[in-house]
Amino acid sequence: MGKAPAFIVDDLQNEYQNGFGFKHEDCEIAITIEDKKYLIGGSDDESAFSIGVRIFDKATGNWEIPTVLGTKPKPCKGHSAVSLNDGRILIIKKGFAPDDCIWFLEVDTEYVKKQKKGLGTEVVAWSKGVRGNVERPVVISGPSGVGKGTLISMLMKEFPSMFGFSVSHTTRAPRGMEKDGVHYHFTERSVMEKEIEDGKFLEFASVHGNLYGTSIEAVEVVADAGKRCILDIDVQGARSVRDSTLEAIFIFICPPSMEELGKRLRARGTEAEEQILKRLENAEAEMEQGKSSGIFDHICYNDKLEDCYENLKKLLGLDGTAVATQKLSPQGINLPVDHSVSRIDNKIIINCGAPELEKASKSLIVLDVSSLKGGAPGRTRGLDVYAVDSFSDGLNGINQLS
Ligand SMILES: Nc1nc2c(ncn2[C@@H]2O[C@H](COP(=O)(O)OP(=O)(O)O)[C@@H](O)[C@H]2O)c(=O)[nH]1
Ligand SMILES: Nc1ncnc2c1ncn2[C@@H]1O[C@H](COP(=O)(O)OP(=O)(O)O)[C@@H](O)[C@H]1O
Repeated sequence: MGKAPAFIVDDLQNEYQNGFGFKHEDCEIAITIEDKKYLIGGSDDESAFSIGVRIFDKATGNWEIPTVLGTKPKPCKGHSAVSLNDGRILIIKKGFAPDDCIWFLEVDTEYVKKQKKGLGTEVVAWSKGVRGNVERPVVISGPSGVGKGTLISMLMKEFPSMFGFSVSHTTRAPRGMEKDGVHYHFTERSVMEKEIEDGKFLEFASVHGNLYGTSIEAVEVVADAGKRCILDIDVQGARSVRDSTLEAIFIFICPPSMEELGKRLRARGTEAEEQILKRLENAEAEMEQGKSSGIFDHICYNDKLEDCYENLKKLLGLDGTAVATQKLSPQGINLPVDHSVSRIDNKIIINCGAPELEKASKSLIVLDVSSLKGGAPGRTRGLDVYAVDSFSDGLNGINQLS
């Protein structure tokens, strides 16, 4: 149980209708979900408000200061909040950049439930809302030397604007041609362990004696650029991603034989014999896991490189339709500083006009949250945003709750 926060307890008596909260600059917002009241807001200094979170448990009468996960929104001068009835609270920041005004505070999603169980504390998690969708990321696993890197390079070369590579962190030393920030983020173990502890990684694993991991940011920057993300990770990492909110397609690459795998590793000439033997030893277990764990959607044999590449392209829907399936880069959301918020089912109605302008056309922005994807600890995608003419679209009967 946390300490009671310093704010006017009277606020708690105010019921906000239908899970809505909207207040002006010097107040926190209270959102009630079942027997919990989430107080969102709070002042850090005079010019801006950090968006802190406190929870009042009505059943026990106790205050909780939750563990806050995910990347927090920057302080702002006020915000509106709407409960989405799915364990998420939508937060609309006022007076902020178009691409940084929609956030989700997850209070009871699957991810948050899992974290609560693991940490044994009350947990909430932030996730930034992003307009539009990107294609499912592609996870590629397989034993060292099977040809993952070669196949990924071929894809990136043939479809440079379609795919982006998730640059992992690793504690292993760079090989001759490898560049920091391009092939890997080469990192000190202590630094990486601290970042893992801070929740910055989607997954991590110890592989061949080194630490490897995919940061949440590594995947999200690729998606932000409107590209389909490719992850080259080991089987343990693939399992963690399977359990995460990232809806990926999982492909396991097999060698034609263990002898051939050894030949490829030795011909690559990047590892000392001791490392090669370790990789071959680990390959046995990886092959077993890859084939029988149920993690992978597809298994590809990399015997003849060209055949395997063609097969991979087919699995990814790239057999001649590549240009047609390319998606536009998701755009930011242009919301004005002054607005009020209401809701009809899965549509959040943002009234952008001053009262005297309310009759003007295009004064409403609709935020459609019916197809949200992803979420904490990464971004929440799938937001659809459009302006409507409040009269011609028959929305003039909206009940303004805030
Ligand atoms: N779990 C996890 N595995 C990774 C990550 N990055 C690379 N790996 C895996 O680590 C293993 C070793 O990679 P690397 O040192 O580049 O050697 P290579 O596979 O022989 O090219 C491979 O199985 C990679 O798929 C990561 O971010 N997470
Ligand atoms: N189908 C293949 N036949 C022969 N050699 C291959 C094939 N695929 C990849 N290679 C070679 O095998 C070596 C290991 O490939 P690489 O892509 O680095 O594997 P991984 O990333 O899985 O460790 C490289 O020298 C590469 O050129």
